[in-house]
Amino acid sequence: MSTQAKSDTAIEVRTNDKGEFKRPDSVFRNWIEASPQAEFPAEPDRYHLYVSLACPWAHRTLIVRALKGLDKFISLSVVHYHMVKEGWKFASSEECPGAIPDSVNHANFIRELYFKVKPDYQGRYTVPLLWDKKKGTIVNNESSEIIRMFNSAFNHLLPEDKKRIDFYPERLHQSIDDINEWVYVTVNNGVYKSGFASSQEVYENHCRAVFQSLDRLEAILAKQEFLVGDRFTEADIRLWTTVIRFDPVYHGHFKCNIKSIEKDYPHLLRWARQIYQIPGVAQTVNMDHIKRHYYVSHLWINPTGIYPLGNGPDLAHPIIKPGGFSLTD
Ligand SMILES: N[C@@H](CCC(=O)N[C@@H](CS)C(=O)NCC(=O)O)C(=O)O
Repeated sequence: MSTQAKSDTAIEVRTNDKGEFKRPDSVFRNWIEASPQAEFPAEPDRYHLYVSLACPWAHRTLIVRALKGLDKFISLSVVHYHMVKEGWKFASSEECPGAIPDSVNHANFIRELYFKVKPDYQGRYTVPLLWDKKKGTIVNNESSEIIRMFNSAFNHLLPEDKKRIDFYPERLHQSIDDINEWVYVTVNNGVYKSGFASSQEVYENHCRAVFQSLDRLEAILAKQEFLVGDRFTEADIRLWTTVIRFDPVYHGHFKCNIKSIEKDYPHLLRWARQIYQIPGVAQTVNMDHIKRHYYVSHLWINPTGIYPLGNGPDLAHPIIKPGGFSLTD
């Protein structure tokens, strides 16, 4: 694998005339439902998930797929970590360890899937992407919705222990939605708004907001085990994929360097380790794809394409769990 990216493969990110990065809304918003009469009914071996192991949004879907035991029902493709000017590309595992080629559509690039479904598609060619093999179309390309479907739509196909895992329990909807909202704006997307800013003032404003929210999250986790009390929920999953990328990538590459998770946020660190150590989660983490993707693909930020050696905190470090915790009530 080449460590030195070629500048002619650089993709450019668009900022507006104020130097601000605006993330476009996802376009495909259909739902898989339990009912056999639904337009997209939950059936075994019908759906295929396209992800990048580098991408924090796609990573959410991989975690829920793993913890709900949906890997048996929903097949997977993993793109090359390097996003080139045509967008995400597929690769063999020899070319890029960890990659899984497109066994469904045999595409070379993710964008081919978008054009197959919508020949006049004008948006970004993003992952995650959930594909219906029966209808030959895209179900959904919005991670926050894909994890909601994975959380409940397939329950009738699952064994009792997996069926009972609920990352979005009804009684906690409001608390989860409230946290998700500010965490998305200031942390999940906040690191991108800092890192992609092309004006000093825009960068500083977003970067400060990132740390205000991390301080707020640290205070929450100083008092309780998870973001919503002692229950591990969707809110934790959504934040976690950003937190584990923070020290190795966002701290340097996106210049979010006022503090680090490892040195300055002991409660976030404890929480991050606890989630990493849930059986099935560690296997969804590929730090090589994560580091290389950002540092090698965003050459307008890092023109040499050199990526750093450090992987951030050791997430496998044993934590003291007074009595442990369960994924279910
Ligand atoms: N709102 C989307 C965002 C997905 C997204 O932006 N994915 C990035 C990778 S981290 C991507 O595929 N970008 C490709 C591009 O913008 O060209 C979600 O949560 O699923």
